[in-house]
Amino acid sequence: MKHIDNIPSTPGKLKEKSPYNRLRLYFSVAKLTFWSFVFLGLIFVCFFRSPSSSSPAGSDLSRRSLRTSSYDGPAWEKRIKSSAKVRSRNGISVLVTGAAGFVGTHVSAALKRRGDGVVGLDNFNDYYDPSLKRARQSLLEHAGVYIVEGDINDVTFLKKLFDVAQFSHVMHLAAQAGVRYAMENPSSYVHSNIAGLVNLLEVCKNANPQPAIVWASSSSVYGMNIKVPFSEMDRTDQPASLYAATKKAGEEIAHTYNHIYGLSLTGLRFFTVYGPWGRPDMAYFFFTRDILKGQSISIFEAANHGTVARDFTYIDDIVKGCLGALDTAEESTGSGGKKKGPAQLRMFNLGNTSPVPVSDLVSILERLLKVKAKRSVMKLPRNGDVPFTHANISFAQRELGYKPTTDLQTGLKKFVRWYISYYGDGKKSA
Ligand SMILES: O=C(O)[C@H]1O[C@H](OP(=O)(O)OP(=O)(O)OC[C@H]2O[C@@H](n3ccc(=O)[nH]c3=O)[C@H](O)[C@@H]2O)[C@H](O)[C@@H](O)[C@@H]1O
Repeated sequence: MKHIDNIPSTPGKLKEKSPYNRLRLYFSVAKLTFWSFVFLGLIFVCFFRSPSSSSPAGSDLSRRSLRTSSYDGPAWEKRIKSSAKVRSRNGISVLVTGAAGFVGTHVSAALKRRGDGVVGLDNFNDYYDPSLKRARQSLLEHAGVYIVEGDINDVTFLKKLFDVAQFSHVMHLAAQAGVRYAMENPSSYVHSNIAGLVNLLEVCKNANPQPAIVWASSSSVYGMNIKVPFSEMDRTDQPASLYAATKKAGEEIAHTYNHIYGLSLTGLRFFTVYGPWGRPDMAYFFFTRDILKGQSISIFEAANHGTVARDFTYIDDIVKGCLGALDTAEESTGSGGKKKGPAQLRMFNLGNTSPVPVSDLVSILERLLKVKAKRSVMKLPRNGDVPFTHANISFAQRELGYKPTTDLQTGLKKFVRWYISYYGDGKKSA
């Protein structure tokens, strides 16, 4: 027996024969019992707190979204069904994510106006003043569009929505927007633009019938490209910001879900959309606020005093492009999570094809506001901004009948009129 005792229990270790062995065994058993309880406790907490044990987003993200989701009950279901109801011949039933956002509000209202069924979804996060999102929500409520409060990262909640209403289409506009904020809060971009997109596509792929999906990409995917105008055929592998990188990732993810599951997917690359009810984090918006308040504004310039320009696109033109994309979207081909045949996969530029230098945008605002701006010219910061954007829209023109008609002067006039009616003469903070 002696030789057995001398055999190492694990290679390189000899069994110890010491008077402390029994004591050590006692402590080991106590430790094991303690950690078993901790482990069981954790399993208990995860199992009962997580909204979906199958959530691919991870428990932390799911918990965050659970807090923002409010659902269930017959009254809730009734509101969804009524809002989703198609009221015109050949109408469609659309789930609009990010419905309390700038583009989401305008698209939802336009769909409702022509008799489509529309249910909105928004988590009302505080990236910018949520009271503006609430005001847009009231606007839509008056138009008969119900916005459900919830998060695209909450899989259980999304499944529930699809159980209550059958959506023929999803207009996916919920996202973490803004180019410069990506350096401050990078994880919010991954959370919304990548994890959120995957969750939504997972639920869509399992829905019966699968909806056709139209979603917002961005002109920023063209990144450091210098060939203009930007065409859908150009390379998009040099993003200048994490925001752009997450939108580019979204385009690749769309390809995968189309390829494996037969989801019909149309991505729209928006070019600096502006207009009434816009986003306060965008330059035209906070320039207006600061000019009215007599505060100085920073106008960026490129290297060697080069002009920084954008293909600013008016919201009504963008809405027409979104509706055109929804109307020409073919049905998804999968069912029960399985592809039955090849499905449509598209990508379009939605721009204005008429870039305007940022300094000219400021001159137009000065004329409309009748206030001279306090301009300070700054070198374009290296935080993700690109010097210019310019869309080639011939593909969207041919396939969607997309034809922008609003120039920057006309569009800003409408924006300024709205801004003053909403915030007053500038004394109330935007
Ligand atoms: O179309 C797009 O792809 C993107 O358009 C905007 O991004 P951006 O074009 O950078 O719009 P703004 O942030 O409003 O900037 C407009 C122009 O003003 C310039 N700018 C911005 C801020 C500032 O203080 N000064 C200044 O000159 C920027 O460099 C840019 O040329 C949106 O914020 C993105 O969410 C969207 O995806």
